Amino acid sequence: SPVPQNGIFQYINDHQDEYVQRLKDWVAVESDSSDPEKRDLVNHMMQLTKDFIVKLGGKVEMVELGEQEHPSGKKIILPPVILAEIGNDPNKPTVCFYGHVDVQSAKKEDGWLTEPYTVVEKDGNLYGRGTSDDKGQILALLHAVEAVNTIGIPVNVKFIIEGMEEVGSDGLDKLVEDKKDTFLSNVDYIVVTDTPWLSKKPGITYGARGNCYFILEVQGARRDLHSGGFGGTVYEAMSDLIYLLDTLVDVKGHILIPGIYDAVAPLNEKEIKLYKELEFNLKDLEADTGISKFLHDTKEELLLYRWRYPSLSIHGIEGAFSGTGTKTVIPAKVIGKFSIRQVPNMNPSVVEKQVADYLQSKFAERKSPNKINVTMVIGAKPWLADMNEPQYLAARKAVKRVFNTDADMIRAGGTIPIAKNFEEVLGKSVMLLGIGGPDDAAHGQNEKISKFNYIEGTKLYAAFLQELASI
Ligand SMILES: NCC(=O)N[C@@H](Cc1c[nH]cn1)C(=O)O
Ligand SMILES: [Zn+2]
Ligand SMILES: [Zn+2]
Repeated sequence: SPVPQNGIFQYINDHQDEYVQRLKDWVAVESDSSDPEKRDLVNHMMQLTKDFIVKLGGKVEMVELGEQEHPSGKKIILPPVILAEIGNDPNKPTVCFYGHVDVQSAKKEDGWLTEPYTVVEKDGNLYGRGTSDDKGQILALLHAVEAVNTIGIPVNVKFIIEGMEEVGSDGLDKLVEDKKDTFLSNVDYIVVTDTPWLSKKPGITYGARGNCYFILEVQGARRDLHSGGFGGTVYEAMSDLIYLLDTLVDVKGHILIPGIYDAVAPLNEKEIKLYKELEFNLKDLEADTGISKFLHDTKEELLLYRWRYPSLSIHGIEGAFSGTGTKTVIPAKVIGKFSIRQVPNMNPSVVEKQVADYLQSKFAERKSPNKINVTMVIGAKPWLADMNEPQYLAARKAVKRVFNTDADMIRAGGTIPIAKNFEEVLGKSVMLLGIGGPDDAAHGQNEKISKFNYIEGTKLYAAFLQELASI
């Protein structure tokens, strides 16, 4: 039913149960984009999202992107991307929101306390895969649009919602390029709804690191071997791989690949001053993660290394024996996975060559007869914006209105693969306005969003739409 402008927050409060139920329905769909076997579920998730936007009165197009070459070599159809709009008044500004409804993988046996795809409400939190990254944030936005629309939408709203973000947004860069003179031609602002805050205080994000993801294959024998029969007589693929992975980064997190820091933008005093003013406590991070000592001792240093220096992480080894028990095998082929988060002004194609050259030279030094193959499967660019653009002002006003505090202006250590493309192709201001909490455990076990963030975050998006109309 129609409500007056100052009643929108009340409208949101009154619909909380419905919002939680919808999050339960969405989380129940195991839309893991990394697994080709789950592709139908990602497609189903796209359909659910479309249906809801249609219910809100939106005009929706599902754009097919063609095929994806999966790192396994398999060819699979990419999920469609949703392009949608609500409102089309040439006298109003147009904001385009971007987010995703695919998720990272999750299994109960990874160490979840509850079933990952069943939302469980406990102690003011909603637990489940995707509650924070990013289904909960997308739903908060859609519910905000629904609430605001009860008195008329104050700005034109567009949406780009995809199902491949967690694996590098395959095909989306081409879509943005293709649509720049049509669907995206009248967009004034781009807002990404997919980030956590730095603390309990709301944060507005003006930068994100890029990511170059590598697959390093080592092929030894034609088949797995008995370690009794062959141990001591063969060059083992697993030993080669562990040796190579160990040449990448030292114990202090310093990347050992020559030239990797060459392009990193120099640090200036202003930046450190900005970081000093942020609300962030190492003790909270220790309590949340169970880590007793970080690589850096002060808040400023930790943020510098999270946001504006590159980092290298080793993620896993495919093909290695990893089950329970004591299998005595020499794996024939193993695949190491690692990625380098990049910062301005690093360039993925330069990083790709630096990594490949370095690994080939280290392997040559080792004189193993095994074969290696290095492939970069994701090359997402870093992004950094001007936080004084008008939409940032609207977001600050919205934060003040909803939370009665000033927003922290923050950067993200993670990656929004498409963020830099939006800026480069459209030449428009990009902002990340997320509502995740600092301890939501995105990508990890027991991911959650607090009910406070979910509901007050809905109000934040509603207030932002109104503030944007008046700047
Ligand atoms: N919520 C943003 C996010 O988690 N993005 C992923 C994107 C990515 C980068 N490389 C592979 N996927 C992230 O890990 O930062
Ligand atoms: Zn995300
Ligand atoms: Zn994610």
